[in-house]
Amino acid sequence: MSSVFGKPRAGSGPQSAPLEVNLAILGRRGAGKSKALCLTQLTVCVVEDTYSSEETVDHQPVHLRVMDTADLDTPRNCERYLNWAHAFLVVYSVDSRQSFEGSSSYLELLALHAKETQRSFPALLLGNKLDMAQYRQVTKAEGVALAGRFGCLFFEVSACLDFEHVQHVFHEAVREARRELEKSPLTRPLFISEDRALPHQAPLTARHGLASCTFNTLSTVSLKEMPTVAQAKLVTVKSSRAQSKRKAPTLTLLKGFKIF
Ligand SMILES: Nc1nc2c(ncn2[C@@H]2O[C@H](COP(=O)(O)OP(=O)(O)OP(=O)(O)O)[C@@H](O)[C@H]2O)c(=O)[nH]1
Repeated sequence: MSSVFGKPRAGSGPQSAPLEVNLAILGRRGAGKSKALCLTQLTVCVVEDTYSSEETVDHQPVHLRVMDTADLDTPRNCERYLNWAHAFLVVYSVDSRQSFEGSSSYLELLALHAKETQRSFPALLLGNKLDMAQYRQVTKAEGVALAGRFGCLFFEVSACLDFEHVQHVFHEAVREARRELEKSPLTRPLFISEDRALPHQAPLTARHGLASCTFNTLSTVSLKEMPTVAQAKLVTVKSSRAQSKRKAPTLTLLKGFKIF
């Protein structure tokens, strides 16, 4: 018997595969999503804006995949992460009220999605740029209140300065996802690719009137299983976001790996 995240579990020997956790990072642009990614030592850009990292959480191996989303001002093409993630990290910047308001839209979107699918999806609210506290536009109490409204964990961090705290947040996200997976294991998460029509999806906006979320019509996408890391390394990054990030000094990866 071995333990998974500190809990003894029958039938899982030392050879058991690491827990697979998909985490989507949401938030308005400039909130520091990519910076937070960088500092958690996510090492390989697997495909487009999805990164992969082997983590150890509570002495147990975890294969963590993180999608660094790139919405402009409001949630867009939400299905691609709603259908994929086990947990969500909603990031705002403490020196930007706009980004805080944006994070509230994301939490509303997640609440709608949970209602619609009758599942709960762990979300963590992260106030970033704590080192800019002298320019605060959002108080800690407001962050706590928003997180309380949606029943999610709340943290304030500086992605720039506090690597360990950011890593702690990611590990908390893994723990939350693990709890949810233990309650109701999902089938393997799906990955949206761009080649075939997806017949059964109707826009969530239409059903809920969420004007702020522009959904992909999905006329040219299909759901596929997420590629394994080994396969995915062969995928050429075509995303403008990942490529533009190559120019950003903040995305110099810490372990000597490159985005490719
Ligand atoms: N002072 C400070 N700056 C930060 C911090 N995190 C990120 N930044 C800066 O904020 C800017 C935006 O950071 P990104 O990580 O690109 O933000 P993003 O949310 O990924 O933004 P988009 O790529 O536009 O979606 C960059 O100049 C970062 O260096 C932080 O903790 N403190």
